Amino acid sequence: MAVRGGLPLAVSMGEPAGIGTEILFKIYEALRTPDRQGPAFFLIDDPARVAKLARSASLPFQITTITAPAEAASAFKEGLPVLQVAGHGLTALMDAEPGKPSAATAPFVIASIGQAVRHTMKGEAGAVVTLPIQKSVLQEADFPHPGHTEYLEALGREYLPAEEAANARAVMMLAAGSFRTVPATVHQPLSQVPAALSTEKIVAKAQVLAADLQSRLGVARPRIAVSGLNPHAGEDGHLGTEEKDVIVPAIEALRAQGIDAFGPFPADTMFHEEARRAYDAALCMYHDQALIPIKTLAFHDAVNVTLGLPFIRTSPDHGTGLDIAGKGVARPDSTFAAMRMAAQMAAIEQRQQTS
Ligand SMILES: NC(=O)C1=CN([C@@H]2O[C@H](COP(=O)(O)OP(=O)(O)OC[C@H]3O[C@@H](n4cnc5c(N)ncnc54)[C@H](O)[C@@H]3O)[C@@H](O)[C@H]2O)C=CC1
Ligand SMILES: NCC(=O)COP(=O)(O)O
Repeated sequence: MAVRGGLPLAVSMGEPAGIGTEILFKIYEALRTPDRQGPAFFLIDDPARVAKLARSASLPFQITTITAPAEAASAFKEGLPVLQVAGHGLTALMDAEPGKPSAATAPFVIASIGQAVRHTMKGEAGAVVTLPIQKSVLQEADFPHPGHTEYLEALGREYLPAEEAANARAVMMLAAGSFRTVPATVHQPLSQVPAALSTEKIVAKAQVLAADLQSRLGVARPRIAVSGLNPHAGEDGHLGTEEKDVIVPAIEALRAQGIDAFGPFPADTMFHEEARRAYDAALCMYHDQALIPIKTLAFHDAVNVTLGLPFIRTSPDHGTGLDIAGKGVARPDSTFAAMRMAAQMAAIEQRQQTS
C-alpha cells in the first residue's frame, strides 16, 4: 500500500521493555513477502539494540540501519529499517530487559516520538505510528505530559501559525472499523472529571471530531452520539446535573453550528450493536467510558488515532504488555491495523491535496 507519495511510516520505539519491538518484528516478517499487503515503515530506535533483540529471537531477516527516512523504502526490501534515535548513554537501551522498564531509557522514548513527528512534518514520512509507552516510567523521568495525545498536541502546535496553535486541540479517538469512541476528558483522574468538563470543551472536541471524520476518514455527514456523565444520563436531574448544565448546552451549540450531535445518552446502553448503527462516533465524557466498550468488543482490532493534529498519528489500542514482554505471544493485530489506518488516512490526505 502506498503512503503519501510512497512515503514510509515513521514508527516511534515506545517502551523498550515492552512488547512493541517484538510486535514490529512480526509485522515486518508478514510484510516482507513479495505480495505484501501493507505499508513500508521505519523504526526510530537504536539499531544495535534492535539487532541484538533480533539475534536473540533468531529472526529470519536482518535489521538494516538507515541514516535518513529517504533510505527506508528501498532498505525495507532488505531488512527492517531502523533510524538511530537521538540521545546519549545508549547502554541504557542495550540493557533494557523485557518486563522491567527503567526511567533511564525515557529520554530515548521521548526523543523517538519527536523525531517521528519531525520527519512526518518535513514530508519525509507519511504518518506517525507510535508503539506503546509506559506512562508511569516517563512520569518518573519528569515527562510533563500524561500521554502521547497531550505531547503530540504540544508538538503539533509548534508547526501551526500562532492563532491556530492557541486553539489547537488533540482529540483521542479509538476506532475499530465504523465503531469509534472519543473521550472528552483524557488522562484525568476520575475525581477531577466533573470539574474538567465544560460546554466549551465538549463543543471543541466535537468540532475537531466532526471535521476530521469528514476530511481524514471520509465520513461525509458525521453523526455524533454524546454520552451523559451520570447513571441514566442524570435521570432528568435526579442523578446528577452535568447533563442539564453542561452537556445539553454543548449539543445545542453544536447543532446550531450544523454538526449532527445528539444525546445525551446513558452510557450503559449506547454501545450495543443496534444502538451503534445510529452514529459514526460516540463522544464520551471520560477515558474509561469511551475505552471500555471498544477494547471489550475489539481489543485486537481497535486503533488509537489522534485527531486535530497537523499530521497523522495512529497507535495500537493496547499498552506495553509488560507481563508478556519477551515471551513471543504478543499479538501484532492492533499495531498492524494502526499502520493500515495511517496509510489509508495518508492516502485520503494526498487525494485531497491533489484534487
Ligand atoms: N498508546 C500507548 O502508549 C498506551 C500506553 N499504555 C500504557 O501501557 C502500560 C500498561 O497498561 P495496561 O493497562 O497494563 O494495558 P496493556 O494493554 O499493556 O495490557 C493489558 C492486558 O492485555 C494484554 N495485552 C496487551 N497487548 C497485547 C497484545 N498485543 N497481544 C496480547 N495480549 C496483549 C497484556 O498482556 C495484559 O494482560 C501503562 O503504562 C499504560 O499507560 C496503555 C495504552 C496505550
Ligand atoms: N488508554 C489509551 C492510552 O492511554 C493511550 O494514550 P496516548 O499515549 O495515545 O495518549
